[in-house]
Amino acid sequence: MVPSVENWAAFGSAIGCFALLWSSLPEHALRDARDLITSWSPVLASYFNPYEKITISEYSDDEKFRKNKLFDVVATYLRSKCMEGTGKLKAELSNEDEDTHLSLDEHQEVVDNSFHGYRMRWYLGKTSKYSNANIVIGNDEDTETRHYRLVFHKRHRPFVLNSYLPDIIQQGRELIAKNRRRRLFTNAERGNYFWIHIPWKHPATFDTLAMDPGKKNELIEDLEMFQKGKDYHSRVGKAWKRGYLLYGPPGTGKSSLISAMAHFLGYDVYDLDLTSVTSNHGLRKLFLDTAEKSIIVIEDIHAIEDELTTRSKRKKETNGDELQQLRLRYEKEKVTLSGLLNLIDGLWSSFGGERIFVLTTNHFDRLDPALIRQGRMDMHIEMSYCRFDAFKVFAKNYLNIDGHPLFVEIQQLLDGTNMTPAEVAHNLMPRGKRKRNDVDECLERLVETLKKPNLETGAPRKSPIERPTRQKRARWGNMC
Ligand SMILES: Nc1ncnc2c1ncn2[C@@H]1O[C@H](COP(=O)(O)OP(=O)(O)OP(=O)(O)O)[C@@H](O)[C@H]1O
Repeated sequence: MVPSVENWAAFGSAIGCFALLWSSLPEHALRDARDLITSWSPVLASYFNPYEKITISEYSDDEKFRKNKLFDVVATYLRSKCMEGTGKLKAELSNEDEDTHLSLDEHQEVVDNSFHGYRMRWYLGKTSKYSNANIVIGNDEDTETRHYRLVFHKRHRPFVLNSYLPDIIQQGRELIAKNRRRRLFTNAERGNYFWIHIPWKHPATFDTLAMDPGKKNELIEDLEMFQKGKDYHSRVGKAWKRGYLLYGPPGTGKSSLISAMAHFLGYDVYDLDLTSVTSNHGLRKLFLDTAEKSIIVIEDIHAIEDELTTRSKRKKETNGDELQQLRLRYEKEKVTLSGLLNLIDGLWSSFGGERIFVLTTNHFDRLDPALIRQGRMDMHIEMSYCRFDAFKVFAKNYLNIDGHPLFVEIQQLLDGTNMTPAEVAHNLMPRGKRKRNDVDECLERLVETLKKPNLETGAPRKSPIERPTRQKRARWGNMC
């Protein structure tokens, strides 16, 4: 219905009367009327507007320089889920993994439909970082900050607060952990002990690892159980940690396995150089400084153990004179095997959750029983010479083949020979520029090498795999 001229005239005169009345009000009445309207306006607005908003700013409100972690979590979630159908995207090269990342461009909206048909509208906006500040230093770019705004219908409020937000935060966090570039830490000392790190670039994963398939699957399942075991560990009152002892000759893939574990779990690796730590106190500090979701590695534990045992023997041999007392005091400060074990398994082992210890050795038989007693290292993993199953992984990865007429001969040779995976890998690498017949050439070279005596020892490749003897197994219990 079109309003008539009379209606418009009546409406105009009503407005005129209201304006006249308003201007004739005394100052205090004007103020009261203004306050009344201001206090009622949100109520009126919310009555007529069925939507609610949640804003997630890029920077914390209290500390303008501290990034709000939730902003990145939401950005990561949205990047993974709902970029389809969005008109304007932004591309950038990530510092973390140097991959191109697409994200929502400013002032763009995206709808997340992935939760049982609920329509969750996200908008990326920009505001001034110093909107409340009096003095602004720097150019405009520096002073602007972004925010995500979630818009949803009022009736979906319980769903958003109780299900949607917690769920997307968890998904976003998991994605960040998965995509995060792993770091390799090593300990250093300058008056005090601390960790320094570089990006973890070891490329070995479980796919590239040549290892008995049964053992590999068992380990993967064990790692999966560990990762999901937070509730289990707190229920049974155990520190959330796990210990693996990797043993086997050099070049059988112990370091490669650690890399595969780190990639699989998404953990950082702390490579502890125990020889440069001179006190139990320092060792404790280093352990306490490691982050959750990490693998703490102590390589060649047999050598370190020899050193620690010698130190403690020296300690016992000292007699009472003053010089000896001084030495004793000094020695007391030093790292001891029991100090180390206490951190792995004793009172101090609960210094933080979700940590994995990996000890490696080329000489299982030289380890102190205290170090490998039942329950201390949860799994003992033998990294052995290359057998046919492991060779097939190399053939696939290095030569991209699943079969070849030489496979039968190679299987026989590998079964009767002790060649390390490192040597097999070395032989399967194409040499020179020639590309044709690389496969034949590599396999023939491998066969030739397998028939030759061991390069290092000169002995025919027949020696038995280094295994603990039966007596030693009995001494260590049925751990292996
Ligand atoms: N099981 C394996 N699977 C895949 N590659 C392997 C394996 N074992 C060895 N290699 C190859 O040999 C190289 C050396 O192996 P790695 O350093 O993992 O052995 P290691 O047992 O840790 O040796 P060390 O005891 O001397 O430290 C690796 O870079 C990899 O190319």
